[in-house]
Amino acid sequence: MTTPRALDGVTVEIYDTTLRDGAQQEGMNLTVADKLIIAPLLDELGVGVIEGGWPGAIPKDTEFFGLVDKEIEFEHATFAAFGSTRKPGARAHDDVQVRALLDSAADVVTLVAKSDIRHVERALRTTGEENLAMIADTVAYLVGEGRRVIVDAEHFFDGYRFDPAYALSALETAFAAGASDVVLCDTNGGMLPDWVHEIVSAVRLRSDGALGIHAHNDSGCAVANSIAAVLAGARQVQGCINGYGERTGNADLLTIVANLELKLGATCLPEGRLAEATRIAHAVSEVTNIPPYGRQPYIGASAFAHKAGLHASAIRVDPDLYQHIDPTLVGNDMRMLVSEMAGRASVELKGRELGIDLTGRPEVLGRVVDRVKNAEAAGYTYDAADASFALMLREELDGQRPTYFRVQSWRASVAYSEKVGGDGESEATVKVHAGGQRFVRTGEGNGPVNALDHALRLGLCEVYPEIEAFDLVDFRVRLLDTSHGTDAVTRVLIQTTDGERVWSTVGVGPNILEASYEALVDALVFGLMQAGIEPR
Ligand SMILES: CC(=O)SCCNC(=O)CCNC(=O)[C@H](O)C(C)(C)COP(=O)(O)OP(=O)(O)OC[C@H]1O[C@@H](n2cnc3c(N)ncnc32)[C@H](O)[C@@H]1OP(=O)(O)O
Ligand SMILES: CC(=O)C(=O)O
Repeated sequence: MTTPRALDGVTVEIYDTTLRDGAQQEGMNLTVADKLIIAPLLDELGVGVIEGGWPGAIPKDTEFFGLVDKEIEFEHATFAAFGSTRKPGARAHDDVQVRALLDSAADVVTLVAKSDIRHVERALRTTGEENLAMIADTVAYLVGEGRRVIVDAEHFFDGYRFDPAYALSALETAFAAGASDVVLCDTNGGMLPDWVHEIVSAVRLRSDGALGIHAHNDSGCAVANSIAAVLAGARQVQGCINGYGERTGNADLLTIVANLELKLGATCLPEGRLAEATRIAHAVSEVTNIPPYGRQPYIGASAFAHKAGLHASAIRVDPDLYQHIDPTLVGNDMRMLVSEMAGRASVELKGRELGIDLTGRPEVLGRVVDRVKNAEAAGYTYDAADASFALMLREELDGQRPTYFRVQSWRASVAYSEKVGGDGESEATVKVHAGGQRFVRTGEGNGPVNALDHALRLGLCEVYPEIEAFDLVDFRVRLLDTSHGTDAVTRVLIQTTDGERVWSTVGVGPNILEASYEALVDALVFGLMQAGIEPR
């Protein structure tokens, strides 16, 4: 028998504001084309409403609303245009910004309205009565034009704590004018879950209208506050993919959805869509050009990555002993990290991940654990360099590391001269044996490491043309102070791709060149091995 959950049988409407409030994040600047890529991803995820922007205020948003209807067929989501109530002392009918919301042709219009009397008097510079008239007039006008109108009650929680009667009058006015939902906004993001729960519960006692929650993360509680609001009766949640948004961000929509569905039993997305969460969040990151946050709950690359040896030994018995959910439910994977904190269980599980069965090989496991611990003490790091670890494992497995080539010697130098174009000022020469021949090749580059990489490839591509597809995509250097500054060593981490897969290798040495050489050689060997190439 399963234990009943607090939200079993409850449906929560998911309202995505990535394209509007998410775009208010510092450094984010979405083009119309970006929005046209992100919107279908949100629809694929199965959100109920996509807020596309503020037509009439931002020219790109006006253009986006003009295009979105023509270019994309949405399966699930309806579109919302965001804007504000009319100006004080005018009529909604005559307000150009309100007209732009109608012109956007969006089925839903979301109006930001003031509900904190201090904002009414000091920011709007009008009276409480006039603000209520602005809400009533604008909502009724848009409803009369056939739109579903959602009211985002800005600063509702702060306003309620200061003057509950006024905050409630704004909410009641919106419902009376025909708003389908009033969304209680923690605009300044300073609320705590207990406060949110208490206020939403109090509002519920006063109103039967549909409530929503829109939380910002300034107190680090946006997700918790959104969940508290739903537990107290809110039935719409607004938020952004990857928690994008102004200042510290909006509530991270996918964390909320995963918690509501998997922990509390609510229905937020169509059946099976939560399993697309990781893929879609990462696809949105590609468009925003903001690298995914590895430690993001549920969907981050590290969300189910285990480093401690003791965790691995329990996971070997049952993965659920060290994870709060099955990662596949959100489209993520469990990963084992091997490092100085590893034990034999970690190596065995990592081997399995790499397709190497180490059951019944305790001597190999013991050797690898010792080697990793000693290497990490000398500066290596394997949790960031899976490919170097895989090669080490193969070496310990009766010398299974393939010998594709042998470097007899290499040297690299930097020449200082006036730039005259070409590849660069640095030069490297390698003497390498491969395919039964000896090559001596010189490469140029914009630095000695780049020149060394070119020289190695020049020689090896003649025997292994597959190497031409390998690209170095990331190169990180760190000086390690292993003995209080007297004998610093250099660690280099390299990421390489063949266009499909990415692999990471590590090198350590007394200088950047030696460290880079080691990481470069591992990258080439691993790339060839992974492609199933036999030594020639
Ligand atoms: C909490 C939120 O995040 S709400 C979303 C906020 N998003 C944005 O502001 C992005 C888009 N904004 C814009 O492009 C511009 O600020 C515009 C077009 C909306 C307004 O620009 P401007 O006309 O130059 O006015 P400005 O930005 O200086 O001031 C905003 C005006 O709106 C008024 N206003 C603020 N909230 C509301 C409201 N809920 N209802 C009606 N009017 C409002 C302000 O009192 C001010 O009026 P004033 O011009 O008479 O002083
Ligand atoms: C409406 C909105 O974005 C806010 O109050 O934060």
